[in-house]
Amino acid sequence: MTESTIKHEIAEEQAQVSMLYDRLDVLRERAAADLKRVQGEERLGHDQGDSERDSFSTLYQGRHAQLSSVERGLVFGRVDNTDDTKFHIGRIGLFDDDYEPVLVDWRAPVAQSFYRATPADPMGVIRRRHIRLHQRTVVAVDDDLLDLEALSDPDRSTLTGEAALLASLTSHRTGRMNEIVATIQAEQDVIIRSELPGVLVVQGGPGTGKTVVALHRAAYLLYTHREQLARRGVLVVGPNATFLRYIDQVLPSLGETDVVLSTVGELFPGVVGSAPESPLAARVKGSLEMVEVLARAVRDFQAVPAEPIALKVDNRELTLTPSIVRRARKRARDADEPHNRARRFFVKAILDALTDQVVDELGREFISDDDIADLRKELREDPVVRDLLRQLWPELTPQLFVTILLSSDSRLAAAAPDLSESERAALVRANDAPWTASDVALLDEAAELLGDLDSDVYARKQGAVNQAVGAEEHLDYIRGVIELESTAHRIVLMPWEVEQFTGMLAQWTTQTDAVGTLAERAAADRTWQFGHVIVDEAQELSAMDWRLLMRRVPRRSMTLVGDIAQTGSAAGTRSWAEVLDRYAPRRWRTAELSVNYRTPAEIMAVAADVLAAIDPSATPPTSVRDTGVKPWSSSVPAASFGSALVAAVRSEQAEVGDGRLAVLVPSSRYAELTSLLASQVEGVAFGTHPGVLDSTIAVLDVGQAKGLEFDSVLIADPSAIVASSVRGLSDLYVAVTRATKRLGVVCPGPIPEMLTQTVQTGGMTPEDS
Ligand SMILES: Nc1ncnc2c1ncn2[C@@H]1O[C@H](COP(=O)(O)OP(=O)(O)OP(=O)(O)O)[C@@H](O)[C@H]1O
Repeated sequence: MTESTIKHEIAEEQAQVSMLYDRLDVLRERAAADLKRVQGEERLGHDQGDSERDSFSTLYQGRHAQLSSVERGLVFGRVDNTDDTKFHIGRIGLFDDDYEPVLVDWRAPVAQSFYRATPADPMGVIRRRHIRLHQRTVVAVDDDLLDLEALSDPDRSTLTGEAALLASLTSHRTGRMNEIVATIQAEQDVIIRSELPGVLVVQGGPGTGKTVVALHRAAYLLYTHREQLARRGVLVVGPNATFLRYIDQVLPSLGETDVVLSTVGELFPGVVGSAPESPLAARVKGSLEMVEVLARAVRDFQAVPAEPIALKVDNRELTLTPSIVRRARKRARDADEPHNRARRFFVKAILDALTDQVVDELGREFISDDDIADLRKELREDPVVRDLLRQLWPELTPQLFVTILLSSDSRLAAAAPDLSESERAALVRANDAPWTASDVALLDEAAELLGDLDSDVYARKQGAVNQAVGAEEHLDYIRGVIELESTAHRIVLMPWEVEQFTGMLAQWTTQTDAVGTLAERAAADRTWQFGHVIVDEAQELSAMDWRLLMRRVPRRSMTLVGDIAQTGSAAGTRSWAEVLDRYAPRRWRTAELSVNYRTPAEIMAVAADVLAAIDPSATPPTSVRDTGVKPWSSSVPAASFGSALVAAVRSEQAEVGDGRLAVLVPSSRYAELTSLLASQVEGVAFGTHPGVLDSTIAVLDVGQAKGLEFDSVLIADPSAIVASSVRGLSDLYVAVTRATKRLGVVCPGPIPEMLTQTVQTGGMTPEDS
């Protein structure tokens, strides 16, 4: 393309882009004015008027926020079709005042050809144009020619290649994941737009875009199935808090906010399970054997005394024999309800037996039914009886139950006879120990076995009464809104607002006592059932984690993304079929991503050797680019390892300039190496520190680096990384594949065999060589 043609094309696109931004400004001003107007209206002091005002305020606020979130890169492409039609594609859809579309939303069905058309199957597209903007100015246009025959001669000279994708891949990392709407690739688009029902497993090697595709899928599903999903929400589960911070801008930048982001350790309301624990404890707690262990432990709380218990109630001598208690326990267990809910049958049977004793003592013929009822009440309220009932069949919260179980050798021995001594020993801990991620699935299982406390049931009943009253008020409210609509004085809805408005009305009618956003309500409710669940790094979930997660999505509408070769957790998943044949038989499908967009070919060659050591039959993904920069490694005597590492960090920092550097260290040497680097190098942040993504140098163990990426990665002591965990080779594979540009390895002693494709620099860093 000649320079003058480029100028001409850019000028043409600029005119279109400016028109679209002008339109955006107009709509934004309108939304702001509408918002101001409703907020300025006086509160009417009655429910109907005020809730109407509030819901319009929410509508305009949402609209304004959405219009503001799309400022960056509003429009990014153009499609020219063989039938002479063309359209621009952007982050949202825009219409002119005559409701003619001027910009097509990337999620709309018609936009599919922008992502999927290929020269082999052009889908009626002649040319796909990528438009690159700096703020509101067009800086480049890159064209893909898809149907050469259909393109008229003068247009041929205006074509360019895949510069948009490469420009995006080679830019400096910012510490946060970016959306990729402008450059979604065909194999990714098929996954993003896959149908909603059933379980979709996306298997793909490192850097193939699993995370970013999963997030775009969430945005696509919310756009396409808004009615269905807006009410129940979408849950995205990620491996750790740092990772959630890394991705948390992607969905808002796509205009979506009704998504709950959570680690597995946060899936039980009120608990944050993030304390470290041994791989053995994680493996034991994560195995399905715990289902039986917990069930047995609950039954062990339903006690029968060895000897008769003498009670003195109101100066009367009563006796609770083991057989009375055993019968009461059988009665309660036969009710087949969770422990706390079954307790009332136990209590009733014991009170019946004690009442009978008193009645027999007084002489049955002298006592009326009313007297018997009073007697029962007295017994029920007597502190001695209450205390005894508490001991024999205590009310238990999941937290209390798990705490008692894990801090008691004897309870564990009774409940888990099939575990070995060392496995049981790995579980025991102090009763004030902080929660770990694998405790959370135990708490959830316990909640199922225990059921609600009486106080929870009472609160729920109360809530239902309030809701019924509210529902009536809201029916009135909707009638009012519809009346207002028909007089058309105050409410003007644009076509694209209708769906949002309908969804909102539905929410108002069903959640009359709603407090907080959907995300807040869903996160606070253990029994919340999500419309769709996305799990990233899904290979890390244990069998018990899967059990918990499946309770949150009974419809089994899920997207699971992961890579079995990267499984680091001792309790992690080894096979998708093993998990899904159990929970979603015949309702799951797989898709594969095969191209690595992160790691250049030079680094991927090293990773391929590590992968071969894990699984000789596995195929590594193909890198989409090379950089000409070879990964390097240096072997130094153990005594000078610290100083060599510090020197390497400094030299890599100089190489990446404004970019991000990660130093990945073995978890067994984490404390030692973090304190060394903190004292010797400026600007480092560590592990779980919230600022770690914003620092220029992050020092992490491999678990903490899961899912993240950096311009340069320095691996410290790879042999210790391999030795630190049962899945040590997988950890090394994860470590090697975090880099977008440069990889260096510093070894105390010889360089491990599978890293010999690196350029060995002796005791020196590349700077010295
Ligand atoms: N179509 C695309 N256009 C631009 N960038 C892309 C595209 N697909 C993926 N990327 C980029 O490639 C990098 C890797 O993507 P992502 O983190 O989603 O991969 P992943 O498969 O989850 O990796 P891992 O399993 O190693 O954590 C990210 O920087 C992402 O933005």
